[in-house]
Amino acid sequence: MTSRIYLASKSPRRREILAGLGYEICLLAPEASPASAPQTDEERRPGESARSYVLRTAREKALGAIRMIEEKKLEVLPVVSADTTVVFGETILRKPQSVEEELRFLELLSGKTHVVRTAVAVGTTEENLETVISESRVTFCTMTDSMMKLYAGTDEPYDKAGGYAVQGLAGAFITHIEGSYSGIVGLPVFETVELLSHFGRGLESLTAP
Ligand SMILES: Cc1cn([C@H]2C[C@H](O)[C@@H](COP(=O)(O)OP(=O)(O)OP(=O)(O)O)O2)c(=O)[nH]c1=O
Repeated sequence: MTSRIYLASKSPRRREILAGLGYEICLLAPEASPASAPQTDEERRPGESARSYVLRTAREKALGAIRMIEEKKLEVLPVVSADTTVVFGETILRKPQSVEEELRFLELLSGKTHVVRTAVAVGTTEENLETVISESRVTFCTMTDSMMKLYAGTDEPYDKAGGYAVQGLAGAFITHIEGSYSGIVGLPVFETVELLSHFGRGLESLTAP
C-alpha cells in the first residue's frame, strides 16, 4: 500500500495539508524546484460561470502535470491539483495586485458573507481525471478603515485568492464559517481524500504500517 502522489501546485498550503495527512509527495520535475508544474492559463472565458471556471482551472492544472508525466515518462502516480476562488455573486476576487486593490477587496468583504470555492482534480490520465467542488460561506466583521489599512500593509493578502488568509491574521476578522476550513485554505481534506481513495490512496494507504 503506497501513499505516493504528485502535487501539481506551487501553493505551500496545499503541500502542508497533504504532507500533514501522511501523503508522500513525489517531485514532478526533479531538476527544477520541488513545486514546479506547468503554468495554467487562469483567464476566465466570456460567459463562463464562476463554478465552471474553478472546475476547469483545477482540471487544467492537473492535465498540465499529466502531460508532463507522459512526455518525461515519469512513474505514473495520481496527480492532485486544486484551484480556490473567492466569489461575490459571479464576481471572482483574484489575488490583489496592489495595496489599493486589496483595500477595495476588504471594503467589499467587510460586514458581509461571501463564497469560497475550491475545486480539486485527481487523476492519472486525461480520461481518468475526477473533480469535486467544496463550497464554503465566510462572514467578515465590519472592518474599520484602520483595520483595513493595517491588514493591507502586511504581506499576507498578496498571494491569496480574495486577498486574505483565514489561517493568518484575517482569522481575526472572520465571525462565521459554514463549510470546509481546509477548503478555504486551499485543499478540502474530506473531498480530497475521498477522490484519492478512487486511486488507491484512501485512508488505508495513510495508516498502513
Ligand atoms: C481564501 C484563502 C485563499 N488562500 C490561498 C489558497 C491558494 O494557495 C490561493 C489561491 O490561489 P490558487 O490559484 O488556487 O493557487 P496558487 O496560485 O496559490 O497555487 P497553484 O495554482 O500552484 O496550486 O489562495 C489561503 O491560503 N487562505 C485563504 O483564506
